[in-house]
Amino acid sequence: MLRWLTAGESHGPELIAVLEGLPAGVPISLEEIRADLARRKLGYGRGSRMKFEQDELNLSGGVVQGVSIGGPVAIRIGNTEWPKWAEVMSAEPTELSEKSRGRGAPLTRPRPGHADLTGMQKYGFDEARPVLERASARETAARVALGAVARAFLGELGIGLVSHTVSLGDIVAPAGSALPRPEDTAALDADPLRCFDAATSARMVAEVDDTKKSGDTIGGIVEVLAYGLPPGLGSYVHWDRRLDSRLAGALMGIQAIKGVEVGDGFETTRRRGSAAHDELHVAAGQIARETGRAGGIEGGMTTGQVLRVRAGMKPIATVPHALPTIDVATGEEAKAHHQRSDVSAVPAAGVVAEAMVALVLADAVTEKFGGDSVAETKRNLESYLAAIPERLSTVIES
Ligand SMILES: Cc1cc2nc3c(=O)[nH]c(=O)nc-3n(C[C@H](O)[C@H](O)[C@H](O)COP(=O)(O)O)c2cc1C
Ligand SMILES: C=C(O[C@@H]1CC(C(=O)O)=C[C@@H](OP(=O)(O)O)[C@H]1O)C(=O)O
Repeated sequence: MLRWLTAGESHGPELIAVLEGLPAGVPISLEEIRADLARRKLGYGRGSRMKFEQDELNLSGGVVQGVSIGGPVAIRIGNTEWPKWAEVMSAEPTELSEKSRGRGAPLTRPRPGHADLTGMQKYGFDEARPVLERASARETAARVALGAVARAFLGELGIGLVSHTVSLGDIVAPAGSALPRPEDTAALDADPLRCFDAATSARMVAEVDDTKKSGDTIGGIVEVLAYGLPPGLGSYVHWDRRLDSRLAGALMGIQAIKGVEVGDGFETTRRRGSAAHDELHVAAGQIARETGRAGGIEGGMTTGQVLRVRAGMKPIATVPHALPTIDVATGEEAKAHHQRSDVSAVPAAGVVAEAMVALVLADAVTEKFGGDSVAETKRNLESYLAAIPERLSTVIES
């Protein structure tokens, strides 16, 4: 079993992440974690903070000489903005000096669509600062760092992941487009929208420009694919052991994600059964399928096909052309507070979704195959696959 936790605020000193249950012997490269953190900052439409935020990475537990040793992996990511916020966000009671008073002014005009108002009600605050500090998706940097570690573990077992943007607003990559593979990641990261179809990407860039010009924000859909998964991760025997349920929970747990689809998802509901499933054939003496409509999951378990899940992100709540709200200090109608924000963070959401899928898959792998060292996990995986009788053996799509 893998467990993970994150802590820290958007303008606090640092984010903290802990991953417990990772077997020993996984090669962990700080450079690779840094590269993933840099990928999360990418994307046309992100706000000014992504230009100067440094994501200062420290690995302070669980890894020695580039290899995991079986203990909890502890990660710290420094927030570049901290010096400016040190008084306002101080853990100790601190009198605000003149220079911090503006920054520390109470935020009493909650943004519709963000956690501001309900957070104030729930936690007993009379302004939104303590709410937005933790609700902010700054926290996703910590998850991406954990996801990089999970991906290194999966990589040792021949499992690879990739994510891409499939739509922005109503601009959608053509149906039936080629699916990217893990080795396409660098090319995807070089695209302003992390979209695999160049013509669609160009239209998305224009859409971001138009949205920005009109003082608005925009959402979209990202897709994560995983290759090389053995059949049988997850289970049908209980709702909370289903892999689709665990993936959906992890993806819905990303800030601003409002919908998740597995495989063809809602499109499947519009088909007849004869055109909705992935028929079984024999190819080269093994059971194979010609379609991947189910997204590589049946009965809450991986089938050995490519795993394909999608997450839909709503438009950013901090709309520059600020939305009507109430000033909770006066009870008067007002405009929501706005300093700066992303116009769209859909490409970044893809990188975060990839990290969450990596963590869920790594957890499912440790659950099924165990192992205190990655060599042991690998042996257990190989002996499981070898024990599947030939007449039941399926192709693993890697
Ligand atoms: C990568 C990423 C970046 C985000 N950037 C912003 C932003 O700049 N401004 C904003 O208002 N919301 C942003 N959000 C969304 C908010 O964090 C989210 O709407 C808020 O926490 C409320 O949660 P909910 O939308 O799930 O209800 C971002 C989300 C993600 C995943
Ligand atoms: C800091 C990040 O994203 C932030 C997520 C976010 C929100 O409300 O979710 C609001 C913005 O924060 P700020 O107002 O400080 O610029 C984003 O920049 C990040 O992704 O690293």
